[in-house]
Amino acid sequence: MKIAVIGTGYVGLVSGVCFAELKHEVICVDKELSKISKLQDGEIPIYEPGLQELVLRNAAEGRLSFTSDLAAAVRQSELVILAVGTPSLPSGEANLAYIEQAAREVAQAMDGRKIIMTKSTVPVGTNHMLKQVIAELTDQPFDIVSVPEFLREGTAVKDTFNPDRIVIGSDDPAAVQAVIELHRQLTENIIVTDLRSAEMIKYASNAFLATKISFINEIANICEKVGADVSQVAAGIGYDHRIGHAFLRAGIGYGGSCFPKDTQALIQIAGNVDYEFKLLKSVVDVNHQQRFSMIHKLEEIFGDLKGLTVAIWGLAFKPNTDDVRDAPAIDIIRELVLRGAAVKACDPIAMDNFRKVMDSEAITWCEDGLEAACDADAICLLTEWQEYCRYQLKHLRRVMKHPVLIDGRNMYNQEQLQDSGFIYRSIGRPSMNTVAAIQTLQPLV
Ligand SMILES: NC(=O)c1ccc[n+]([C@@H]2O[C@H](COP(=O)([O-])OP(=O)(O)OC[C@H]3O[C@@H](n4cnc5c(N)ncnc54)[C@H](O)[C@@H]3O)[C@@H](O)[C@H]2O)c1
Ligand SMILES: O=c1ccn([C@@H]2O[C@H](COP(=O)(O)OP(=O)(O)O[C@H]3O[C@H](CO)[C@@H](O)[C@H](O)[C@H]3O)[C@@H](O)[C@H]2O)c(=O)[nH]1
Repeated sequence: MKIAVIGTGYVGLVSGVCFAELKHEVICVDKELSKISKLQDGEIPIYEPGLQELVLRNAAEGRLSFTSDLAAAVRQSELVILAVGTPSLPSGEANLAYIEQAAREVAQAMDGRKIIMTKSTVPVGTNHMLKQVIAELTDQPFDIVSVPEFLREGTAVKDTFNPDRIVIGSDDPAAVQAVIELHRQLTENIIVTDLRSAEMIKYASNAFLATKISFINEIANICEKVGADVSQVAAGIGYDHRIGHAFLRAGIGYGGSCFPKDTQALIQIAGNVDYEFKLLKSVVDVNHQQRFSMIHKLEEIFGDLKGLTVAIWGLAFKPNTDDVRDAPAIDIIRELVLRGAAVKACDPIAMDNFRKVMDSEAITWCEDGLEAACDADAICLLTEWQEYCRYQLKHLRRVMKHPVLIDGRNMYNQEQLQDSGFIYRSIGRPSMNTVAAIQTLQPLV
């Protein structure tokens, strides 16, 4: 099949590569010329393990190409995938300007029957709205199919080639059949629904996963007060197959380009039909507060944070990505700077992106965790990059002003802490938290 993919973000690029790998002829389109020229030179504008190799191979074998000419790409394709961004508006609602504009451009370019497949995450009713927008601009026949995307950043290639399920929402049986054929090699678990249900499945999935995270974070906060250990609790409840182990890692809450925006959007979708989604509102609120638990833990040790130097380990919203969209690090660093602390920040790959979002004289950018820790009063571990777990605390202690580690991702274990002399706090694991007030710290050797 000949396929045009509009938008070369995570979703567009990875699904384009996937269909090329399945021997279809794919042309990826973006309006950002710099992205297209990078891709034409074999450079990948995002960090995603395994992606570059696949792009290079499929491009070399002639099944994958890149262009900024949307009209030409649409004309030569039978299927057009919409994978442009749907970011949040200040109200929390999804901004549909990009997808509407892309749909208009597709309509104006159409020269024959097309299947238009929406992969962007869009509020319920959007595909019906796009249908009207397109129908007003062209007499050519077309079908709209909603195929929401469930990939995770950092494991996007693996997720795309091994999906748990494919959801296909459409009112048109012929288009459904064509899209089933397209995905058949990936999984047999294909669920066909109407358009609105497919749109809702995507939001409900993300909202449910976000709820699991806020739930376990609240359990963690209670564990700290009652002396239980949240990692043992998560393991214990996870063995119940109705609950499962996934998404029960307590920490500083969820971030990224999806959960924060999609939970807000679902609250708005409900609000627009006069339904107050109380549970999801609490999930969002708990998640916001959880980020600041790092600040409270520092305050419990130091009191006032003014004049402290805090090393920040990790800026990306999770490991194996350079994406910093709505990363907890943004709120935490802003709060530290506001309270008069100096920050020494590092991340293996996300530092350049982070500097575009936030720069300040109070932040020193460091090569690695060791450089950030030098002369710092405390380390805050915000992203669970494996390399942050490999430091010998005994050695680290010697370069720091005070040996304090606030582990926002529960990476360190008892063995690593043994005899380290560190004041250690984690999330919901009181038995691991070695507690001391700063006045009791001994001068370092
Ligand atoms: N990032 C993820 O992990 C993920 C996973 C599942 C679903 N989604 C959803 O998929 C959608 C895309 O997200 P993303 O993170 O892949 O995208 P992104 O925001 O990183 O990139 C979107 C791209 O679309 C391009 N674009 C916008 N309008 C265009 C137009 N008219 N013509 C050509 N190109 C245009 C932009 O220049 C940009 O490069 C969103 O709705 C998102 O919620 C994202
Ligand atoms: O037990 C957990 C699991 C995750 N997180 C955090 O949750 C956020 C999201 O993580 P993850 O879901 O792995 O990353 P995303 O790439 O944002 O993927 C989510 O959002 C995508 C966009 O909609 C969906 O396609 C995916 O299915 C969905 O998992 C990150 O900040 C994680 O640190 C936790 O705090 N605890």
